[in-house]
Formats: sequence, structure tokens, C-alpha cells
Amino acid sequence: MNLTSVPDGFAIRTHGLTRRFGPLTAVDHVELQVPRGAIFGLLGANGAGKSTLMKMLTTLLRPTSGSAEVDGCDIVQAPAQVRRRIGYVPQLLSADGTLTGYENLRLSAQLYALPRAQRGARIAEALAFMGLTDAAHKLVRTYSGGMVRRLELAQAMLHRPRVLFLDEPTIGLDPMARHSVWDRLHDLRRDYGMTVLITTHDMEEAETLCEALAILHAGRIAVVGTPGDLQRDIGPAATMDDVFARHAGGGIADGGDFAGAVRTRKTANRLG
Ligand SMILES: Nc1ncnc2c1ncn2[C@@H]1O[C@H](COP(=O)(O)OP(=O)(O)OP(=O)(O)O)[C@@H](O)[C@H]1O
Repeated sequence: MNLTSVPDGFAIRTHGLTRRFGPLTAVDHVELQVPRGAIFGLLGANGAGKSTLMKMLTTLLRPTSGSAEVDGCDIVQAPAQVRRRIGYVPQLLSADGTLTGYENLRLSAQLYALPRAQRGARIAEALAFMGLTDAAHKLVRTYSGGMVRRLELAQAMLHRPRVLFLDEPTIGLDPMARHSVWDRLHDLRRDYGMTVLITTHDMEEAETLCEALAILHAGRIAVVGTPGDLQRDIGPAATMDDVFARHAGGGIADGGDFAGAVRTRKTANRLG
């Protein structure tokens, strides 16, 4: 993927995007351009600013300064238009375990104000797309972690968003479940032309799923490129771990911080 000349333009553009929490600058003058139709990864050590950046782009958090457009709409001037164009799957569990998959999707259809006449067909299509038709009327708390993630993706795609935001989409999943989520994301891009922005700590996910990556370090973009180019820039035998260690401040070597580890386990437990 050529990141500088993009025929269809950019699905996401930020200009000096900054967010402060008191004295801390969590996202610091970020300039990011995500080509339309890309699966784009945001990497960085715990606390680098990935979630804060994603929350601003999904209009959940106002920038302190700077600006950004998502599918051509300004996140501060036109947040409602941005929300209509995006799907968002947060890091923590968002599906309701006490409802069936079908009921969760019906709630999302109402939330997105899909026309009543279209709801049944869209829900059936999303269930089939995510391989959940047979499990549609089972309680979500009986689903495996991979099924829950696929249900959350089904909820996020129901209104056919132009841009999908996924905060650590495969955290806590076993390798098979991870691959099935990756397959569905490739299908979403191929069949609906969606742009997908993910955050991840998983170097295999970064290399296999993402066509392009940005590594954040202390709120700033340290580097942007394709996984292949970033590895080649370091050396012929370089791995994604080497790329991460070079640009992210060595976060992978010490395994992240305690808060991050606790949260990962909690999420994994909740996903079952
Ligand atoms: N609501 C908040 N109030 C104060 N500080 C915050 C808030 N949200 C995030 N931060 C701080 O901003 C910095 C960036 O946090 P953020 O969650 O964006 O990082 P991250 O890269 O997503 O980390 P992780 O990989 O652990 O999810 C951290 O130092 C964090 O403690």
C-alpha cells in the first residue's frame, strides 16, 4: 500500500490533534492519514495514547486542540455526522450477556435508528456474515470469546459504517478465534469497502492483519509505514518486535505495566 498517493483519498485525517488531561499530554499534535479501505493499526506501549486518540476520532472525547475529519466530517464541528458514519467496538465487553445475540442486534438496530422495514434483513445478514446464525437465539453469556467479538462486530456493522474503530479487537482470544475475527475484518473491507482502524499490542496481528501501521510513543506518532517497510528499514532479518522496540520506547520487553496486565486479564475473563 502506497501511503502517500491514495486514489480514493483518506478516511481519517488529523491535524495537530492534541488531548491533555491536566498536566499530562496524552495525545500530542498527532498528524495521521488513514487511506480509505485500509486496515490500519495503531500500536504503542501502555499509556502511549492509542485509546485517547481513538476516543477523539469516535467523538467520545473532545480534543484540547487541533482537528480531525472522519469520512470527510469534522469531529468537533459535525460530531453527529461522524457518529452516523462510524462503528466502534470498545476494549471492554459491549454486548449484553443476559440477552441473545439476536436481541443485542435488535437493540443496536434501534440505537442506530435503522428503518423498521430494513431491520430484520440487516440483522439476518449481519448474523450470517459473522457466522452466528445458528447461535442467534442463545444467550450471549453462553458464547465463546470469539463469538462475542464477532457479535460485537455484527452490532458495529449493522448500519454499514464507512469507518470501523476497534480497540484491541482480539485481546484475550485464542489463536483460532483471533483468526476468525481477522477473516471477518478482511471480508468487511472486501465486501463493504470499510476502512478499519484498530489498536493492538499483538505483533502478529499488526503484521498479518494491518496493511499500514502508526506507532505512538508518549502521545506522538513515532513512525508510520507498512509492516514490511518498517521491518526492512531496521534490517533484513528484523521482526515486528524489533520495529516496536525501536519506535515504541521498549514497551514490549518489559511486558507493559501492571494496570495494563490487570485490564487484559479482566477483559479475557469477561470474554470467557
Ligand atoms: N480520563 C483520563 N483522565 C486522566 N488521564 C487519562 C485519562 N484517560 C487516559 N489518561 C492517561 O492518558 C495516557 C494515555 O492513555 P491511553 O489509554 O490513551 O493509552 P493507550 O495507549 O490506549 O494505553 P493501553 O495500551 O494501556 O490501552 C495515559 O497516561 C493515561 O493514564
